[in-house]
Amino acid sequence: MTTPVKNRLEAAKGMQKGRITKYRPYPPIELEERRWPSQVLTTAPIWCSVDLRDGNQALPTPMGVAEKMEMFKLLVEIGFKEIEVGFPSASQIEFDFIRRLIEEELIPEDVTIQVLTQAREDLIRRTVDAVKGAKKVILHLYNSTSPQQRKIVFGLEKPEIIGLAIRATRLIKELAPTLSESQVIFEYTPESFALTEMDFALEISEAVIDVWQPTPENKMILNLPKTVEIAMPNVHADQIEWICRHLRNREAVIISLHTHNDRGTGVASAELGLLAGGERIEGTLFGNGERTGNVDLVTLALNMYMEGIDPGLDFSNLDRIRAIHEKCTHMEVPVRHPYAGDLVFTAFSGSHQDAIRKGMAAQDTTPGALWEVPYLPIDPADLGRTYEAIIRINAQSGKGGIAYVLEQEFGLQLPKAMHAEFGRIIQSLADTSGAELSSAQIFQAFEHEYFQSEGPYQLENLSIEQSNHASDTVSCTAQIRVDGVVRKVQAMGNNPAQAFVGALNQGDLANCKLLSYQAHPYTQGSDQQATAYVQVQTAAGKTLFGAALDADANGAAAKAVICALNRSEQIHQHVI
Ligand SMILES: CC(=O)SCCNC(=O)CCNC(=O)[C@H](O)C(C)(C)COP(=O)(O)OP(=O)(O)OC[C@H]1O[C@@H](n2cnc3c(N)ncnc32)[C@H](O)[C@@H]1OP(=O)(O)O
Ligand SMILES: CC(C)C(=O)C(=O)O
Repeated sequence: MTTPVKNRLEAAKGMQKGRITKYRPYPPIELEERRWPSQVLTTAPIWCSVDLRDGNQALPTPMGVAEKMEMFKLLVEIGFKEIEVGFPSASQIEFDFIRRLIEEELIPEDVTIQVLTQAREDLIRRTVDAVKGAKKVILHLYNSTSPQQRKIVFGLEKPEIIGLAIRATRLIKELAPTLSESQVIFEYTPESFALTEMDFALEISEAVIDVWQPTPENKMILNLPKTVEIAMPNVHADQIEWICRHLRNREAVIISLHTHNDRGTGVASAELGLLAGGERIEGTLFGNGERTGNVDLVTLALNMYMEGIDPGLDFSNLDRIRAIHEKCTHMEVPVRHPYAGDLVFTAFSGSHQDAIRKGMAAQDTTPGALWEVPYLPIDPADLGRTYEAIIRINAQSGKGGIAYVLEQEFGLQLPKAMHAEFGRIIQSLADTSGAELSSAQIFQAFEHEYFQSEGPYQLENLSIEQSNHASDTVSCTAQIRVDGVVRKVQAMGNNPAQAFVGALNQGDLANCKLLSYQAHPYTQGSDQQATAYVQVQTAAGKTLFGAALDADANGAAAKAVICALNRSEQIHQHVI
């Protein structure tokens, strides 16, 4: 670190307080009756991925040729038709990669590659050399135009900066015909546009346009970047609308946006910029790029999709896209990153889980039916993400979410009234562990509490048959062991559970009341079984559930009653 920089950093002592003089607000753009606030997006813009250039130049270890190749293929698969493949004059890797793309004919017919160059003769010539043989190419020229950069970086006045841009454009225009096999499109970026005075940004852009002479049939691209994000998204929209309103020959120019994310509003700036007249967007997957990154094209495209606009980009397998991105860039997508983060389709809290569970159950599954699940603005399945991870359990979770996990992952359909009882058991487990509980842990807790419950009651033998007298009645004969003594009991009932409870009561073994009974088939691998749930009121007035698994519904019903009785004998302060 140089001494002046070091001294300055050492002198800096935290944030200024009170009247802030170190920074100033961005002056508002004078724009009468701005129109963008009442515009509505109805179509997707032209997308241009700059992952292989702006994204790549920001990586601690830039991608090698193999990684760039893998990323290029991914971008093509997703559906990008314009891809900035590099900065050919920057390094041999950049140059070689572009040559391989062209020489090995790896660029699909409908994809246009784009290359970036500074306004310097040697770099422009090298850039043109790099793309010889490409069928369609965007030659992208940039120079910074902001007062700060004019003064600090170039030490040049406005006319000299315009001269720099004009000379470079002339050179590109002169060299373009040497790309005889290529359709050449020209792009000019007044870099740091958002920090440039609007009248100067207009002046230099028009000077470049005058040299290139685009037509409505043969447009050039004017890219207006928010190179560094210094103001709110509405200011950016004003800037874009201002330029669109004032630009001569507007119909011969495609207005492109290129927002960065320094204030965390790169996506918002791009969205408002589109309302204001932007027609094309440059950005990267998951917002990789300089400092806080470029605008995230995944978010931008899926935001549109969520509002019913086909983005023309396919993120149906977002996990795979993310994995390739992470492999090539060595960057991680944070767990809360929109659409792609590990946790973005997961609810831990009780009320969210409850609403999601109900929403999922009520969701119309007809293809194309309106998506209406609370707390899930988009169907995770559209992005190839599974439902399994939607509800995860910790101490903030509720009974609905717990029941959802048991049903979705283990096929157990607990009666609604039972959710609260088992919910309390899990709540207490989560409180004790202080951590998230896996679905396997929840299932184990259920098995332990119900299927494996032990106590004084044991079923030795059971026979339940349809009654000869009435079709809706069953007759139950059972042998029960209570505290080591075996008793044979018998009774009739409307269902197996009721007949079994009747038999126990007649034998004076329980004196309980059956409040509810429910059963469903239960499949484990190739094994077909049945699960039953009963709610019982004991002689002592306790109300509680029992559940059991058995080869058939009759056995499951009787065992569920036994389970409830055994549980009533245990001390379950948190349950009963
Ligand atoms: C906002 C953006 O993302 S812009 C894209 C930025 N990307 C990159 O820079 C990645 C690739 N860059 C590189 O590999 C190198 O910087 C190169 C090959 C382009 C140039 O390398 P070098 O000439 O060795 O060094 P360097 O970048 O420091 O050059 C700075 C010089 O270029 C000038 N310069 C900077 N940008 C431009 C421009 N767009 N047009 C013309 N000149 C420029 C500076 O004023 C400075 O001039 P000076 O030497 O007279 O002071
Ligand atoms: C070169 C330009 C487009 C750029 O990367 C920026 O302004 O951020």
